[in-house]
Amino acid sequence: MDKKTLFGNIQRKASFLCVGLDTDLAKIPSHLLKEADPIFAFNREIIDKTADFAVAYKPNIAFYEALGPKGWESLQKTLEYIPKDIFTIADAKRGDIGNTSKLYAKAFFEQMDFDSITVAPYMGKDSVSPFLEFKDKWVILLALTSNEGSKDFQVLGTEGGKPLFQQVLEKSQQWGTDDNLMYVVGATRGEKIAEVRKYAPDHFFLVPGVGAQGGSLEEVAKYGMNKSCGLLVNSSRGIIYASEDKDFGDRARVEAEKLQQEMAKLLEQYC
Ligand SMILES: O=C(O)c1cc(=O)[nH]c(=O)n1[C@@H]1O[C@H](COP(=O)(O)O)[C@@H](O)[C@H]1O
Repeated sequence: MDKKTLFGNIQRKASFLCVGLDTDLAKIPSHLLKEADPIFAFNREIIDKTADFAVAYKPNIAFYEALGPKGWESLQKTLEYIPKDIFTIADAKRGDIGNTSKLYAKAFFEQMDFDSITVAPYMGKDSVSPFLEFKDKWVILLALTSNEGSKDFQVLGTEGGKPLFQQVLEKSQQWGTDDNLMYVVGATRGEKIAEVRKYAPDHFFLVPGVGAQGGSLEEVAKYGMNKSCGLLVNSSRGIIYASEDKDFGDRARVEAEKLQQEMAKLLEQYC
């Protein structure tokens, strides 16, 4: 999916919501456990109930990998079930020496047909570039993440005093364009999002951290939105575990619609 199509979808749905499919056997309603594939049964219901309000889905690969071959099967079925006009993110946080990254890219872009993958930048250009060689596919590079540990390295000064996340943003723009490269910027970073936006004015940001991690959607839009929206805001637990009972699909829909309504207003205000 290209950037123009993604922005078109955002305008059509008045939403920049990404629903995170962090599907955990220990958390899904117990009545689903008797299904042949409980993870897929859960995801199917979540997708059915939230697709009107979502422009992206982000399965976090760890939740599927942890279940072995069955988990990969659930992931594949989930990916195939997601409506084709909705952007898909493999949240795999991969990245290795060039020839290995190439195989990670093949796994997520050819074996599975994800639109994008999250990649860790730590190993540099040859670890990121193989993902960028796939036509119509996106790399979503970790820049300034939402977690506490983001302070350990990402904000430290490098040569010339630039914080590491700034180096990541500036350097990586020599490898990809705003039509195949996005950045992860945590919603919990508040005003810092404005600083990140300064270094990457045209790129899309994947912004996790609203909902369960407490980030503010209003602040994200205020500091991060650009003329093509430029934001995919993810919520996982806040939507998919709004209820741990039989009404989980309906409750997920309510939470997704709430976010979409807020997003519609923010799009009018800032985009
Ligand atoms: O790359 C990510 O998606 C990610 C980056 C980041 O900085 N923080 C972060 O929480 N995430 C992911 O975003 C999701 C957040 O989930 P909730 O906190 O439940 O909404 C999880 O799948 C995390 O792995």
